[in-house]
Amino acid sequence: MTEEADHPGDAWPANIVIRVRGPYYDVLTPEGVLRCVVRGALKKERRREDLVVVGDRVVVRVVAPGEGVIEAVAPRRRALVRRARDREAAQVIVANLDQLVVVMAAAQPELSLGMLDRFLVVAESQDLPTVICLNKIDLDPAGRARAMLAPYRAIGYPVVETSVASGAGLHELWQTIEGKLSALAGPSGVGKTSLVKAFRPDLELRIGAVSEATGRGRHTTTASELIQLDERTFLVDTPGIGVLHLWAILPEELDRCFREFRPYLGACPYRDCRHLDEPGCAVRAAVEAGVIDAGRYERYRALYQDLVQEMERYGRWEIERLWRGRRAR
Ligand SMILES: Nc1nc2c(ncn2[C@@H]2O[C@H](COP(=O)(O)OP(=O)(O)OP(=O)(O)O)[C@@H](O)[C@H]2O)c(=O)[nH]1
Ligand SMILES: [Zn+2]
Repeated sequence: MTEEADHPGDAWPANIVIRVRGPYYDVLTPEGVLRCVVRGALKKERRREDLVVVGDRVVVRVVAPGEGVIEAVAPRRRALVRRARDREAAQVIVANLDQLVVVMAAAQPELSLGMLDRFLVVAESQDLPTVICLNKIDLDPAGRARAMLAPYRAIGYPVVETSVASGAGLHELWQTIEGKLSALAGPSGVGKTSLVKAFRPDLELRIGAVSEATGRGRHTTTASELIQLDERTFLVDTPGIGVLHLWAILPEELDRCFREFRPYLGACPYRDCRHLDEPGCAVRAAVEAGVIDAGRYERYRALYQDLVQEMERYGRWEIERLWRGRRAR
């Protein structure tokens, strides 16, 4: 996430880009949806990929019934940004995202904390507030999965337990997302589509719809559509958000992405401590003292090795170049 500007508050345009289809942008305005193109001069100011994305707040001029021109794009309060390694530069996936909702199932499929941690790492790397939704609790009467999430609650991740089957927790989940633009992520089969349908039974759902907006190679999928739940509440599907190599996270950035490590990061004797086998490591001491969850720490180690392998495969220079590209924007 990048904070490009403070929330403009009342000055924030009400019009929001809800769909991107080739050169056309569907903009939700108080008067309805307008199919818009982008003013020519704007195209010169921005890179094509980042010109306008879903979630952008825009100023439009109506040119014909149902048709408009996007005249200006409000500064992005936050943007989910991908710096995929096979791309020229970082890419904005969705603008003005408020939070990530990671959906995991209590069973069918089995709760995988390794998978959950990958989603959380991506979210933390972008400073994106995150809520964990544990769905299908009807399949877990003994509360085994719920207990597995105790360490996550302890480090401040809100956990909402839901069952689309019984209706349990749906009201609480609604309160978490109401009035916000949330990205919905999670492994296949956990019930993401079912949750959306629970809130909007009338919707013809095409969650997972993505566009090859830039048409350049693999992994070019930006979000193409917001799902509108009510006037102020939107969801967006962000495909591949749990796939770490799409985000070009450096191994030495990983410790910050485990939020419970942060209080200890300055306290290791080695300034570049990776918290693996270095003597006197403050993070490991906290694990041994039972303050940091041992399972989370083990998964940190495994993910660290994954990132090192990634870096060897792609080369550090390449990743750093992506960073520079991003700063240059
Ligand atoms: N028992 C139970 N089954 C559920 C619940 N929520 C969803 N399901 C079922 O789980 C299966 C998968 O649900 P989907 O909503 O398609 O899951 P998804 O996360 O959208 O999956 P992808 O589209 O592959 O990403 C379906 O058969 C649902 O009926 C629940 O709370 N309890
Ligand atoms: Zn350390």
